[in-house]
Amino acid sequence: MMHITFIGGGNMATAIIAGLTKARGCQISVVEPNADKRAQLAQQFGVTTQEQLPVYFGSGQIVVLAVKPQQLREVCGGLASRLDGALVLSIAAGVGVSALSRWLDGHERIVRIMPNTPAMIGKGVAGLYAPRGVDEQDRDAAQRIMAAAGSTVWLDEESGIDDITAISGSGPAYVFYFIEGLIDAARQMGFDDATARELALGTFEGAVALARHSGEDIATLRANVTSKGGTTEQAIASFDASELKSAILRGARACRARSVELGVQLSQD
Ligand SMILES: NC(=O)C1=CN([C@@H]2O[C@H](COP(=O)(O)OP(=O)(O)OC[C@H]3O[C@@H](n4cnc5c(N)ncnc54)[C@H](O)[C@@H]3O)[C@@H](O)[C@H]2O)C=CC1
Ligand SMILES: O=C(O)[C@@H]1CCC=N1
Repeated sequence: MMHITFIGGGNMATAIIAGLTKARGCQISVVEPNADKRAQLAQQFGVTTQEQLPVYFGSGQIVVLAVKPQQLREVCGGLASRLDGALVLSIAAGVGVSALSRWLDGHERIVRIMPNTPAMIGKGVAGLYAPRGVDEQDRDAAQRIMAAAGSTVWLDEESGIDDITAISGSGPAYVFYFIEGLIDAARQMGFDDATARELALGTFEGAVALARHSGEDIATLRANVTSKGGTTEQAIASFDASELKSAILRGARACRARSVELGVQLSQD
């Protein structure tokens, strides 16, 4: 039985808990100052909730740091004396193992995880990184927790967490942004809101499922829609004229840069 305590019961913790409650063999509690969120989590997932940190975490327990990066230092300060060697998993963007370890009074059983919100429905993608000193058993525990919520990728270098944040961590927002654009376009064509939403979501679902199912190169799938002298060609030419692909690359780079910057800013003494 894994005893897992989430510190922070916000959006991302909720998504991981939703995935985890479908897996067996976990006892989950959540430390969350907001009473409404505590009530919601208890009601939705049947987890134990607490307003304050428990007095003590034994070495058989797992603590997931799921507060905003800006709150981490204070939370670690309160946690340090209560950790009796428990495994700590941090899902926070930017903040590195060395800062976490320092804030936790030299604690070394730390794994960093960059999840994403589709974990909520078991379709998450998570990147994981553990420093060399973390043993197989702890890596396996982190792996099992995230595998309950989707797929996982282990990163050899800690900087890989910044990379994966820019792709899959923040990525769902990029996809929702494109969907919003397609819905707006559908509304402009005169479709009502519900139909516009259905057309956009159905198109995304169908396209992703087709890509998965066919295993074809994505460029080939796009070419299959794009008849010479036809309609799609005009849309793609317009996207190219707007340099949409390089805009996506610039966006991902800006995201990564912010992850690095957060780490530097927040770990300064
Ligand atoms: N939202 C996302 O898609 C992703 C978020 N993350 C990371 O997850 C972490 C949490 O992000 P979100 O869930 O989006 O934020 P959120 O604001 O929804 O959740 C943070 C929660 O922490 C609670 N909190 C504040 N102070 C606390 C304290 N002292 N002790 C316990 N709980 C406290 C807040 O009441 C709030 O419910 C961040 O570090 C973020 O970088 C990582 C990957 C994806
Ligand atoms: O926007 C953020 O800072 C968090 C980290 C990855 C996704 N959301």
